[in-house]
Amino acid sequence: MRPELSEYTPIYSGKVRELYEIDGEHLLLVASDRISAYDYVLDTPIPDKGRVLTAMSVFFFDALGVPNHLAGPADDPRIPESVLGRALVTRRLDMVPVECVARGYLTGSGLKEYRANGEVCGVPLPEGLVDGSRIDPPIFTPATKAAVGDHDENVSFERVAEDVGIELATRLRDLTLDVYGRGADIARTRGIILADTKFEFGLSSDGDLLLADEVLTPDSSRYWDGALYEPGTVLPSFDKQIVRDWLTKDSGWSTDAGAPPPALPAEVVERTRARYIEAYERISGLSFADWPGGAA
Ligand SMILES: CCOC(=O)Cn1cc(-c2ncnc(N)c2C#N)cn1
Repeated sequence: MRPELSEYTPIYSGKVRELYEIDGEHLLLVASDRISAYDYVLDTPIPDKGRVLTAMSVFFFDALGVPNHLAGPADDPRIPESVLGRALVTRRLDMVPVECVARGYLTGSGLKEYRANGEVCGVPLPEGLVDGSRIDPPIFTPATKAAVGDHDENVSFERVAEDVGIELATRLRDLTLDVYGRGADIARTRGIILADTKFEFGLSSDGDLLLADEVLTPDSSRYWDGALYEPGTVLPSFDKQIVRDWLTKDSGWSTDAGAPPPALPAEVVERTRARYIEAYERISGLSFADWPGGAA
């Protein structure tokens, strides 16, 4: 008999995920079906998004073999039925307050910084780069975690070293670049570009540095369709472009409307759900039908 979610104490709620305390040593990390676009959490959920992204994290935790915070399998008996498949039991860690970002392609806030001063987080880049240019080798571009609703602030490696010490900062950078590189290689062989990603790490009571949070999901990374890649062309998001295009081209809403986006039509919801499942099945080589939980 599985416990009810109400038996656990909620300790953190993000835009699309929640964290609960199971006991002194263990947490329950829950991914919702909520989707955000243009800094809004949309009213319409994407069925199974939470389960697909949870399955992606588990795939990468297993494939990358990096010491991490997982404390049980996807069907761990401590996981309530209501969130089975979109929740994971994790070890409670002392989280390192750094958003550990790796970039293998120049876009987003990195591109904005580059255009202003030719570097990202203090890392100089070659001249002449454009939106979507490859950054090879990938760079570590950390950020400080913003309050819910704000954007993280990009900071230099030196600032991270001031905050957490040079030894831990160096370990964070090396681990971030190593894990991103290997994850991006796995995805690339399946035709999907992981342009950039954000990791979070925590320290166990034994002082081990463990990979935590979600890993290489479309919510923590930019996923692009490798078949469409050309430097200099703005690449659509593999998972969110269907929603973005409907909102900005078909719904009558606009980002400067000053009002929240409208509800999504069923066809957009279903196509988006299918894109998440496609990304998971292509990258993992596994069938999402085999993943726990879902419609009874
Ligand atoms: C709602 C999802 O959580 C976050 O967004 C960031 N966050 C992670 C923790 C955390 N804290 C202790 N131990 C852990 N294993 C974790 C993890 N993961 C807290 N906030």
